Amino acid sequence: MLEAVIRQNSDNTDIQKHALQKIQDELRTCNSELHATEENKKKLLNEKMILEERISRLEKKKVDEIRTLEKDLEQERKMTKHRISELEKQLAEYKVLYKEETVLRKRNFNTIEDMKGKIRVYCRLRPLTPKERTHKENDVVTCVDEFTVQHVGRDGMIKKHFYDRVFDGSATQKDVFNDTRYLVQSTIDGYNVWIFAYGQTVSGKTFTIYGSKNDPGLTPLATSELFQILEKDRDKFNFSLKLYQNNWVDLLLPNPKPQ
Ligand SMILES: Nc1ncnc2c1ncn2[C@@H]1O[C@H](COP(=O)(O)OP(=O)(O)OP(=O)(O)O)[C@@H](O)[C@H]1O
Repeated sequence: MLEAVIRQNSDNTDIQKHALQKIQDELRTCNSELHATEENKKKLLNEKMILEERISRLEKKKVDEIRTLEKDLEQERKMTKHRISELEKQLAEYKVLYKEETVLRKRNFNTIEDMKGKIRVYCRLRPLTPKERTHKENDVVTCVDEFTVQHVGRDGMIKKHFYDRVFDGSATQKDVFNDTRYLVQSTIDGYNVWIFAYGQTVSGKTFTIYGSKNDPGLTPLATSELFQILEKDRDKFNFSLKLYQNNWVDLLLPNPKPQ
Protein backbone atom coordinates (compact mmCIF):
# COMPACT_ATOMS: atom_id res chain seq x y z
CA MET A 1 0.00 0.00 0.00
CA LEU A 2 2.74 2.44 1.01
CA GLU A 3 4.66 1.40 -2.02
CA ALA A 4 1.71 2.21 -4.20
CA VAL A 5 1.36 5.63 -2.58
CA ILE A 6 5.09 6.31 -3.07
CA ARG A 7 4.84 5.26 -6.76
CA GLN A 8 1.83 7.41 -7.15
CA ASN A 9 3.67 10.43 -5.62
CA SER A 10 6.67 9.79 -7.79
CA ASP A 11 4.42 9.74 -10.90
CA ASN A 12 2.80 13.01 -9.81
CA THR A 13 6.20 14.59 -9.28
CA ASP A 14 7.23 13.55 -12.81
CA ILE A 15 4.08 15.07 -14.25
CA GLN A 16 4.64 18.28 -12.29
CA LYS A 17 8.29 18.35 -13.37
CA HIS A 18 7.20 17.93 -16.93
CA ALA A 19 4.59 20.71 -16.58
CA LEU A 20 7.16 22.97 -14.95
CA GLN A 21 9.59 22.28 -17.79
CA LYS A 22 6.91 23.21 -20.29
CA ILE A 23 6.04 26.44 -18.47
CA GLN A 24 9.75 27.33 -18.30
CA ASP A 25 10.07 26.73 -22.06
CA GLU A 26 7.05 28.91 -22.75
CA LEU A 27 8.42 31.61 -20.45
CA ARG A 28 11.73 31.50 -22.33
CA THR A 29 9.92 31.85 -25.64
CA CYS A 30 7.85 34.77 -24.26
CA ASN A 31 11.01 36.39 -22.96
CA SER A 32 12.76 36.13 -26.30
CA GLU A 33 9.63 37.51 -28.09
CA LEU A 34 9.48 40.37 -25.59
CA HIS A 35 13.14 41.04 -26.24
CA ALA A 36 12.59 41.08 -29.99
CA THR A 37 9.57 43.40 -29.61
CA GLU A 38 11.56 45.76 -27.43
CA GLU A 39 14.37 45.77 -30.00
CA ASN A 40 11.83 46.53 -32.72
CA LYS A 41 10.28 49.29 -30.61
CA LYS A 42 13.74 50.84 -30.08
CA LYS A 43 14.38 50.67 -33.82
CA LEU A 44 11.00 52.29 -34.57
CA LEU A 45 11.60 55.01 -31.98
CA ASN A 46 14.97 55.67 -33.58
CA GLU A 47 13.38 55.93 -37.04
CA LYS A 48 10.66 58.21 -35.63
CA MET A 49 13.33 60.49 -34.18
CA ILE A 50 15.17 60.60 -37.52
CA LEU A 51 11.92 61.42 -39.34
CA GLU A 52 10.99 64.14 -36.82
CA GLU A 53 14.44 65.68 -37.24
CA ARG A 54 14.01 65.55 -41.01
CA ILE A 55 10.55 67.16 -40.78
CA SER A 56 11.82 69.93 -38.55
CA ARG A 57 14.77 70.51 -40.95
CA LEU A 58 12.36 70.65 -43.92
CA GLU A 59 10.04 73.02 -42.07
CA LYS A 60 12.94 75.31 -41.27
CA LYS A 61 14.03 75.17 -44.92
CA LYS A 62 10.46 75.96 -45.99
CA VAL A 63 10.26 78.95 -43.63
CA ASP A 64 13.66 80.18 -44.88
CA GLU A 65 12.58 79.80 -48.51
CA ILE A 66 9.29 81.63 -47.86
CA ARG A 67 11.19 84.44 -46.16
CA THR A 68 13.60 84.69 -49.12
CA LEU A 69 10.67 84.68 -51.57
CA GLU A 70 8.86 87.37 -49.59
CA LYS A 71 12.01 89.46 -49.57
CA ASP A 72 12.45 89.01 -53.35
CA LEU A 73 8.80 89.81 -53.97
CA GLU A 74 8.94 92.93 -51.84
CA GLN A 75 12.01 94.07 -53.76
CA GLU A 76 10.31 93.29 -57.06
CA ARG A 77 7.18 95.16 -55.93
CA LYS A 78 9.24 98.21 -54.98
CA MET A 79 11.07 98.12 -58.32
CA THR A 80 7.81 97.76 -60.26
CA LYS A 81 6.22 100.60 -58.29
CA HIS A 82 9.22 102.76 -59.04
CA ARG A 83 9.10 101.80 -62.74
CA ILE A 84 5.35 102.55 -62.89
CA SER A 85 5.80 105.96 -61.33
CA GLU A 86 8.66 106.67 -63.79
CA LEU A 87 6.47 105.55 -66.71
CA GLU A 88 3.56 107.65 -65.43
CA LYS A 89 5.84 110.67 -65.30
CA GLN A 90 7.06 109.89 -68.82
CA LEU A 91 3.46 109.44 -70.03
CA ALA A 92 2.46 112.79 -68.54
CA GLU A 93 5.41 114.42 -70.34
CA TYR A 94 4.46 112.69 -73.61
CA LYS A 95 0.85 113.80 -73.18
CA VAL A 96 1.97 117.42 -72.85
CA LEU A 97 4.27 117.03 -75.88
CA TYR A 98 1.52 115.30 -77.87
CA LYS A 99 -0.92 118.08 -77.05
CA GLU A 100 1.60 120.74 -78.12
CA GLU A 101 2.39 118.76 -81.27
CA THR A 102 -1.31 118.32 -82.10
CA VAL A 103 -1.96 122.05 -81.73
CA LEU A 104 1.07 122.80 -83.93
CA ARG A 105 0.00 120.22 -86.52
CA LYS A 106 -3.52 121.63 -86.65
CA ARG A 107 -2.23 125.18 -86.94
CA ASN A 108 0.15 124.16 -89.76
CA PHE A 109 -2.53 122.16 -91.48
CA ASN A 110 -5.02 125.03 -91.40
CA THR A 111 -2.31 127.42 -92.64
CA ILE A 112 -1.57 125.06 -95.54
CA GLU A 113 -5.29 124.74 -96.28
CA ASP A 114 -5.58 128.55 -96.31
CA MET A 115 -2.58 128.76 -98.62
CA LYS A 116 -4.16 126.28 -101.00
CA GLY A 117 -7.08 128.66 -101.31
CA LYS A 118 -10.55 128.82 -99.86
CA ILE A 119 -12.16 127.22 -102.87
CA ARG A 120 -10.92 124.02 -104.38
CA VAL A 121 -12.30 122.35 -107.46
CA TYR A 122 -11.87 118.63 -107.95
CA CYS A 123 -12.87 116.73 -111.05
CA ARG A 124 -13.95 113.11 -110.95
CA LEU A 125 -14.39 111.13 -114.14
CA ARG A 126 -16.69 108.20 -113.79
CA PRO A 127 -16.13 104.97 -115.73
CA LEU A 128 -18.63 104.04 -118.41
CA THR A 129 -21.72 102.37 -116.98
CA PRO A 130 -22.50 98.79 -118.13
CA LYS A 131 -25.32 100.22 -120.29
CA GLU A 132 -22.97 102.69 -121.97
CA ARG A 133 -20.49 99.88 -122.60
CA THR A 134 -23.25 97.75 -124.16
CA HIS A 135 -24.03 100.65 -126.48
CA LYS A 136 -20.31 100.85 -127.32
CA GLU A 137 -20.11 104.46 -126.13
CA ASN A 138 -16.71 106.11 -125.64
CA ASP A 139 -15.19 108.33 -122.99
CA VAL A 140 -15.09 111.88 -124.34
CA VAL A 141 -13.06 113.29 -121.48
CA THR A 142 -9.71 111.76 -120.55
CA CYS A 143 -7.42 112.25 -117.61
CA VAL A 144 -3.97 113.63 -118.54
CA ASP A 145 -2.46 113.71 -115.04
CA GLU A 146 -3.47 114.36 -111.44
CA PHE A 147 -4.48 117.93 -112.29
CA THR A 148 -5.51 117.90 -115.96
CA VAL A 149 -8.32 116.54 -118.14
CA GLN A 150 -8.76 116.98 -121.85
CA HIS A 151 -11.35 116.52 -124.56
CA VAL A 152 -11.75 117.33 -128.22
CA GLY A 153 -13.66 120.57 -128.75
CA ARG A 154 -16.26 121.30 -131.40
CA ASP A 155 -13.54 122.85 -133.52
CA GLY A 156 -11.63 119.56 -133.41
CA MET A 157 -8.94 121.04 -131.17
CA ILE A 158 -7.89 119.39 -127.89
CA LYS A 159 -9.01 121.44 -124.91
CA LYS A 160 -7.38 121.04 -121.51
CA HIS A 161 -8.91 121.91 -118.14
CA PHE A 162 -6.97 122.25 -114.91
CA TYR A 163 -8.20 121.41 -111.41
CA ASP A 164 -6.84 121.19 -107.89
CA ARG A 165 -7.04 117.44 -108.33
CA VAL A 166 -8.38 115.03 -110.90
CA PHE A 167 -9.64 111.53 -110.14
CA ASP A 168 -9.94 109.14 -113.06
CA GLY A 169 -12.42 106.30 -113.44
CA SER A 170 -10.27 103.94 -111.39
CA ALA A 171 -10.34 106.18 -108.28
CA THR A 172 -12.20 104.61 -105.37
CA GLN A 173 -14.50 106.37 -102.91
CA LYS A 174 -11.67 106.14 -100.35
CA ASP A 175 -9.21 107.82 -102.78
CA VAL A 176 -11.58 110.75 -103.15
CA PHE A 177 -12.28 110.89 -99.43
CA ASN A 178 -8.57 110.74 -98.49
CA ASP A 179 -8.00 114.04 -100.21
CA THR A 180 -10.73 115.72 -98.17
CA ARG A 181 -10.64 113.82 -94.89
CA TYR A 182 -8.40 116.38 -93.14
CA LEU A 183 -11.09 118.99 -93.75
CA VAL A 184 -13.16 117.11 -91.17
CA GLN A 185 -10.57 118.11 -88.56
CA SER A 186 -10.89 121.71 -89.81
CA THR A 187 -14.64 121.68 -89.16
CA ILE A 188 -13.92 120.52 -85.59
CA ASP A 189 -11.37 123.33 -85.25
CA GLY A 190 -14.15 125.81 -86.08
CA TYR A 191 -13.71 126.27 -89.84
CA ASN A 192 -16.75 126.15 -92.11
CA VAL A 193 -16.34 123.52 -94.79
CA TRP A 194 -18.79 122.95 -97.62
CA ILE A 195 -18.50 120.24 -100.25
CA PHE A 196 -20.91 120.03 -103.14
CA ALA A 197 -21.00 118.14 -106.41
CA TYR A 198 -21.77 119.80 -109.70
CA GLY A 199 -22.23 118.12 -113.06
CA GLN A 200 -24.66 117.01 -115.70
CA THR A 201 -27.21 114.32 -114.98
CA VAL A 202 -25.83 110.78 -114.43
CA SER A 203 -22.29 112.14 -114.11
CA GLY A 204 -21.80 110.55 -110.64
CA LYS A 205 -22.69 113.31 -108.14
CA THR A 206 -24.89 111.15 -105.88
CA PHE A 207 -22.39 108.30 -106.11
CA THR A 208 -19.56 110.58 -104.95
CA ILE A 209 -21.47 112.42 -102.22
CA TYR A 210 -23.49 109.49 -100.80
CA GLY A 211 -22.38 106.30 -102.55
CA SER A 212 -24.06 103.08 -101.55
CA LYS A 213 -24.18 100.86 -98.49
CA ASN A 214 -21.34 98.70 -99.84
CA ASP A 215 -19.40 101.59 -101.31
CA PRO A 216 -20.02 104.64 -99.09
CA GLY A 217 -19.21 108.10 -100.45
CA LEU A 218 -18.01 111.37 -98.90
CA THR A 219 -20.92 111.99 -96.51
CA PRO A 220 -20.88 108.64 -94.66
CA LEU A 221 -17.06 108.48 -94.69
CA ALA A 222 -16.75 112.05 -93.36
CA THR A 223 -19.40 111.41 -90.71
CA SER A 224 -17.59 108.31 -89.54
CA GLU A 225 -14.27 110.24 -89.49
CA LEU A 226 -15.97 113.01 -87.49
CA PHE A 227 -17.19 110.57 -84.85
CA GLN A 228 -13.78 108.88 -84.72
CA ILE A 229 -12.07 112.21 -84.02
CA LEU A 230 -14.69 113.07 -81.38
CA GLU A 231 -14.22 109.67 -79.78
CA LYS A 232 -10.43 110.12 -79.71
CA ASP A 233 -10.81 113.51 -78.00
CA ARG A 234 -13.86 112.58 -75.96
CA ASP A 235 -12.52 114.40 -72.88
CA LYS A 236 -12.81 117.61 -74.94
CA PHE A 237 -16.14 117.09 -76.68
CA ASN A 238 -19.60 116.36 -75.50
CA PHE A 239 -22.59 115.96 -77.76
CA SER A 240 -26.01 114.49 -77.62
CA LEU A 241 -27.97 114.17 -80.83
CA LYS A 242 -31.21 112.63 -81.87
CA LEU A 243 -32.53 111.98 -85.35
CA TYR A 244 -36.18 113.03 -85.46
CA GLN A 245 -38.15 112.65 -88.71
CA ASN A 246 -34.93 112.82 -90.76
CA ASN A 247 -33.72 115.94 -88.91
CA TRP A 248 -30.91 116.19 -86.37
CA VAL A 249 -31.83 117.59 -82.98
CA ASP A 250 -29.00 118.94 -80.81
CA LEU A 251 -30.13 117.94 -77.34
CA LEU A 252 -27.55 120.16 -75.65
CA LEU A 253 -29.23 123.36 -76.91
CA PRO A 254 -31.50 125.17 -74.39
CA ASN A 255 -34.52 124.67 -76.72
CA PRO A 256 -33.68 121.67 -78.92
CA LYS A 257 -35.38 121.92 -82.32
CA PRO A 258 -35.03 119.79 -85.46
CA GLN A 259 -32.47 121.35 -87.85
N1 LIG B 1 -16.99 106.58 -109.90
C1 LIG B 1 -17.92 105.71 -110.23
N2 LIG B 1 -17.64 104.41 -110.34
C2 LIG B 1 -18.59 103.51 -110.67
N3 LIG B 1 -19.87 103.85 -110.94
C3 LIG B 1 -20.21 105.14 -110.86
C4 LIG B 1 -19.27 106.14 -110.50
N4 LIG B 1 -19.89 107.35 -110.50
C5 LIG B 1 -21.15 107.09 -110.84
N5 LIG B 1 -21.36 105.79 -111.07
C6 LIG B 1 -22.60 105.17 -111.50
O1 LIG B 1 -23.13 106.00 -112.50
C7 LIG B 1 -24.53 106.12 -112.37
C8 LIG B 1 -24.95 107.57 -112.23
O2 LIG B 1 -24.40 108.09 -111.05
P1 LIG B 1 -25.22 109.09 -110.09
O3 LIG B 1 -26.60 108.62 -109.87
O4 LIG B 1 -24.37 109.31 -108.92
O5 LIG B 1 -25.26 110.37 -110.98
P2 LIG B 1 -25.88 111.80 -110.61
O6 LIG B 1 -24.91 112.79 -111.13
O7 LIG B 1 -26.20 111.88 -109.19
O8 LIG B 1 -27.21 111.79 -111.48
P3 LIG B 1 -28.50 112.74 -111.33
O9 LIG B 1 -28.02 114.15 -111.47
O10 LIG B 1 -29.33 112.31 -112.44
O11 LIG B 1 -29.06 112.44 -109.99
C9 LIG B 1 -24.93 105.31 -111.17
O12 LIG B 1 -25.34 104.03 -111.60
C10 LIG B 1 -23.65 105.19 -110.38
O13 LIG B 1 -23.63 104.00 -109.63
